[in-house]
Amino acid sequence: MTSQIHLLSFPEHTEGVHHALDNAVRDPADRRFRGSSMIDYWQNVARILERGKFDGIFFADTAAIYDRYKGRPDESIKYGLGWPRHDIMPTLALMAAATERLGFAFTQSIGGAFPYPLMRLISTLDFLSDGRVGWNIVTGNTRMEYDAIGIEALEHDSRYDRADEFMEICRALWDGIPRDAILMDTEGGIVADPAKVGRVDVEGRYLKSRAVPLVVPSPQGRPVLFQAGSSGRGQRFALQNADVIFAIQSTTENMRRYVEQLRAAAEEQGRSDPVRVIFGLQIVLGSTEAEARQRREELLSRYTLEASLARLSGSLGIDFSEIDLDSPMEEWPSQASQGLVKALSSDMGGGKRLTLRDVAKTWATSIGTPHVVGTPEQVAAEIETIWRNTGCHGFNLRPATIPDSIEDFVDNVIPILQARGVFRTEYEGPTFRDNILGTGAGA
Ligand SMILES: Cc1cc2nc3c(=O)[nH]c(=O)nc-3n(C[C@H](O)[C@H](O)[C@H](O)COP(=O)(O)O)c2cc1C
Repeated sequence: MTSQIHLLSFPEHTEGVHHALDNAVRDPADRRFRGSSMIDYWQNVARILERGKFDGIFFADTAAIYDRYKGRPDESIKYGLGWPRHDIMPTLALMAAATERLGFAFTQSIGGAFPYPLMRLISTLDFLSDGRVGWNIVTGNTRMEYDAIGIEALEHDSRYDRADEFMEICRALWDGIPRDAILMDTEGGIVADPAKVGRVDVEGRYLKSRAVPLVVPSPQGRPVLFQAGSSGRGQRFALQNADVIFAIQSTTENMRRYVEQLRAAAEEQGRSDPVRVIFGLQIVLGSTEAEARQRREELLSRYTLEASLARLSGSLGIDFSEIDLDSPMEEWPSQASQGLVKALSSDMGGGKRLTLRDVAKTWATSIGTPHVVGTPEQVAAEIETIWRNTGCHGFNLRPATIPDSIEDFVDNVIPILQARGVFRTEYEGPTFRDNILGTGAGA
């Protein structure tokens, strides 16, 4: 556990019936899909988060539509289940232009991608933002993602084998231009020393690259790396590559066990870097506890069973239209996310085993993250308690509605966390790495 809690905000950049909360289509104040007014909308969100000294903002992503439910995309289109979903990168650049310290973590699948062009894009964004980018590496778990680009999907573990090769090429690209290679000698007209610029030469089973890196590294050298794979193979990959591991666990006890298990695995694997885990939490605030509970009930009343099942089917790669809703959630085999299936089918506390119907509701209302509901004092106290009891690095906080829930948290919960001495009052440094890893000069 670090001496400070690290916080990311976790909104969606889709209409977002990811769950009943954060549902843009029902919220007239939401402008996520209102053309160019989106720019001002997201820049405002970024400024609010920076005012609250958040480490950063985090965006999940899936690079194609969900079509598992009933074997068709219709429900995803009808309810806006991660559809439409624009590429977040241009929006991130606009948010970076409106801020100076906030970090930007985003998900980019490597499923159908090649390292050289993808790294060119991500590293350019990192360079332009002076080192404020984080990349959540996902290996691509929806079949549609592969159908859309016309290639065969690899099976679960092979995707991680390919990902190992992908990362080897990325590292060679990031390390290929050391700082002292850039000369910028104005008198001699010399830009860089070719002897110091590395060459990439990787020939793997799945990927090859022979190249010279094109993008000068940002002040943080390489983006902060996130990973969320939680199967055995996924964890091994995460421990080899990620600076920060993102996980969803339903109870404090499950979170504690998860961190403990991951630390043991890290030791076995010989990882020297600390294991930093951030857990998803769903926040619902009110000025009294009763008001917060009522707000939660109001938000939950938006829940639609069919929408949730369709989204869950897409995320887990299982067609839930064919399964009895009152059967207990089991560890059904999943090519998409074994880790998530395991988390959702595990004990939710008190020895309770959830049915598929229960899981659909849990998913709709929080994607399996615990709800933290109450006054700012109660929410701050609970966040601190979870942090202390689990040994986690911090949290990825889901807002209920955007931007008002984010602003409410920044104005009312952050000052309490700061007064308790568990959250920064100033950024530790200029880069995302400085802040989220706590390696900045002010740390
Ligand atoms: C908390 C969490 C968040 C995830 N977010 C995404 C995401 O935004 N996009 C995506 O394609 N996959 C996402 N995944 C899927 C994982 O990256 C991974 O591909 C999937 O879980 C399969 O690996 P596993 O069986 O090792 O868990 C997420 C998984 C977890 C546990």
